[in-house]
Amino acid sequence: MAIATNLGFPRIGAQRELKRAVEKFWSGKISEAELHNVCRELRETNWKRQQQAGIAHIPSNDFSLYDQVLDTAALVGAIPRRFDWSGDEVDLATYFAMARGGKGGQSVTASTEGVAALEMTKWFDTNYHYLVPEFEGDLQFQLASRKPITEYLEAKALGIETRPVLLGPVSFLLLGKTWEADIDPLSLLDALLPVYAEVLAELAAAGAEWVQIDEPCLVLDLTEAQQAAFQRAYDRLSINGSQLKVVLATYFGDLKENLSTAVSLPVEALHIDLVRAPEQLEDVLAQLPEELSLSLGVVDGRNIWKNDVSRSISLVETVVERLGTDRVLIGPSCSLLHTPVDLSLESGLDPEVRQWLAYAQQKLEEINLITRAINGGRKSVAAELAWYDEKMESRRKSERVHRAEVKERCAGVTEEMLRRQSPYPARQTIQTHELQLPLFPTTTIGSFPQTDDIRKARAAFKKGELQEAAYEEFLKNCIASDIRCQEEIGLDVLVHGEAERNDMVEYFGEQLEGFIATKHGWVQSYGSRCVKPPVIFGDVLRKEPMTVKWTAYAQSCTEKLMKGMLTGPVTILQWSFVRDDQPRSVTCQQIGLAIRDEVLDLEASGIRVIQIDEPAIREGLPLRQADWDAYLQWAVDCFRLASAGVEDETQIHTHMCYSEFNDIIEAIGALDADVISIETSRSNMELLDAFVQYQYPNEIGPGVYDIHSPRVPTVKSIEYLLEKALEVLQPRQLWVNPDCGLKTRKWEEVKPSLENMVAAAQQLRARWLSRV
Ligand SMILES: Nc1nc2c(c(=O)[nH]1)N[C@@H](CNc1ccc(C(=O)N[C@@H](CCC(=O)N[C@@H](CCC(=O)N[C@@H](CCC(=O)O)C(=O)O)C(=O)O)C(=O)O)cc1)CN2
Ligand code: MET
Ligand SMILES: [Zn+2]
Repeated sequence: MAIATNLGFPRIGAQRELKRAVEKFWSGKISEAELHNVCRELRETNWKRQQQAGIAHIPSNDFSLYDQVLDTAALVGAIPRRFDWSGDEVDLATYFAMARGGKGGQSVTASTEGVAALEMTKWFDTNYHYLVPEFEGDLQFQLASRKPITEYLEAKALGIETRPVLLGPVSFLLLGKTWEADIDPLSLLDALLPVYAEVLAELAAAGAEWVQIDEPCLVLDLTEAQQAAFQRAYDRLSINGSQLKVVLATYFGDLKENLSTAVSLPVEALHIDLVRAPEQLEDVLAQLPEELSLSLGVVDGRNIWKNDVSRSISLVETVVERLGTDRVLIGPSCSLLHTPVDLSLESGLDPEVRQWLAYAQQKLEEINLITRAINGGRKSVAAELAWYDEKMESRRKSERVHRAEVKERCAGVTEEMLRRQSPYPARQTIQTHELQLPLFPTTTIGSFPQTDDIRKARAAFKKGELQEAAYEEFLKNCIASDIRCQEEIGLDVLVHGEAERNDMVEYFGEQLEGFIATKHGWVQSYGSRCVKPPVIFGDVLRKEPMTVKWTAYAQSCTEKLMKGMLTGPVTILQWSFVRDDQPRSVTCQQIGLAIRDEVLDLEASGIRVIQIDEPAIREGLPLRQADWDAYLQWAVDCFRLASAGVEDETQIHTHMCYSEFNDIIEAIGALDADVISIETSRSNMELLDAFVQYQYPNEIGPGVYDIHSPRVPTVKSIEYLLEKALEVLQPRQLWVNPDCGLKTRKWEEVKPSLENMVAAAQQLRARWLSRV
């Protein structure tokens, strides 16, 4: 019999119960015991959902209070010295301090009180962020948390047999960083393995039959030494032998040249992602040893589309013909962490689009259906199959999905449309003259604090409790007051503050045709923070201007330059649920055209500086380097399509944050934005090196203070960073701005910080004016 499996369920809860509970705990409103109760209830609900949906291999230890990589660091005692850990079981205060900095579980933020949090970075090519484990020189791994065992037993006590999930030892090390850049984290493998062996032994003793060990790094480009580390790790672990059966889970891509390593590991089953990389199936089947079972990831764990169940069944049938049913497991491509919880909550959604969607709960039902079809024959599920087939057909044929006018316009995109009228040096001369900006112009990245008042007003408006006119009046007041504040501070290029936006991507998704916004489509972004990606279901069309009203109003409030604020096509694509029936590049080009129209409308309304944010351009990089060039080519073209339609006089800005720029610096140059603002303050301007080596010719605003911290930067610290930047940049190249938008900060922090920033720019001007 084929086995219905799941690799992980979203932990935030259908109503974001986890977010609410954790934030209440941080602010001291509930106790640790109350927090644990909420978590226990969430786990129970999730396990029961899966049991009722007929999943045989139900994951446990997929729950996390903050992040599963942090949980793994806690599990093996990888706790940096600065957290002053006692060496016993990791307590909640230490755990949250590692996540958020400071000491203790109360409301502390990175680098405010005492110690800095672990660094946070993107989980592969997703919009989920994990905490980067730190391996210090004298680190002694030890079992420091019993979470996998406790949660396994917790489920067992409810009468539910689960398959505990662990992040594998090799991926764990590869995702972390060592105390010195040239120390290979894999040199710690031998010290780490005994702790894993201990966990496995304890799970076996507790009665677990299966465990799932995730090794997503097996889909990356690996060196021979890294491949060998997998061999060593799993040989060692099985020597420490227990009766446990291990399913080794890979996801997010193709095993390619790591396949021979993966199939040679002494495990019971191998999980492969057949949504992202269906083409690997033949090779896997050809190399699969007889003793290995295969877990087929056929239901998309990264997206919200209903599965083409008939097609999935056909695919599984071809595998069953070769392996028989007993060696087959059926599941999602990866953990369902990246999908929202339950579509049945979405009562208000457009019914045509809604019938094409599946959230995590519905995906469980799909896995169950495919498994029943395999075990009992298609006939046994004929009615259900017909229902799915009908939905597939409706999506394929829908006129809302396929729009001739959009396809025609895309076909008409020319090389010329991707090019500004004049090359940058000529534009710079014109813009200097037109815009009359001072040396070292000051600006901000776009958003000002999203206060409780703003969130409440928007919630009331969406619920229908606040009339549209009143809501607009409220937003105009926010804009006017943000502008007064910026004038008082003395900034040179102002912004309207983005008060009308819930999120920089969702906001555009709400307005473009071909997108729908959901009410309950929340997914975890990091810790307690969630995002609600809009769904791109069809060809994208801008029906009317999206931001012009607000920006023009903002410009009417001031004599100073007002910077229009847009999100770029690649970032909109990257942070949405994207249609899976055409290449991402095609969808991105359609968005590029929509943003191009918006840019031109802003320009026509008198806006002379326009910023097009692309923070997600690097995260979109394919996991395999061989695929980078193709991606960068279309990504850059889409940005240029969006931005290049303007006159030379109009200054185009872009913005990127939390990125390493070194390996994509040429592509950044190719964007040909007149000005780019980047996050650099935490790296002490080191990120600028890439720009210098590449001799980046356009203007740059390297962030001069960290917006993730509530700390107010001193004038001196900002001057120091700017002088540092001037060691490598031409004075005329340098802009002065924070690292990123200010929406997560409070006004009490923002105002003095920006005042200091402006003061630093003035000091600098006084020193440098005579020299340029
Ligand atoms: N899409 C996206 N991805 C991104 C980023 C980003 O900005 N956007 N930045 C990076 C990640 N950083 C992030 C930073 C902050 C948040 C964040 O603060 N999220 C908010 C939700 C933001 C939002 O959409 N807010 C909505 C809805 C807010 C809400 O929860 N409203 C209440 C009701 C309002 C009230 O009465 O207070 C509710 O629904 O219950 C709004 O403002 O309208 C949260 O988790 O709380 C998320 C990601 C990378 N990926
Ligand atoms: C994650 S990048 C954010 C850019 C946006 N304009 C803001 O200021 O919030
Ligand atoms: Zn940013």
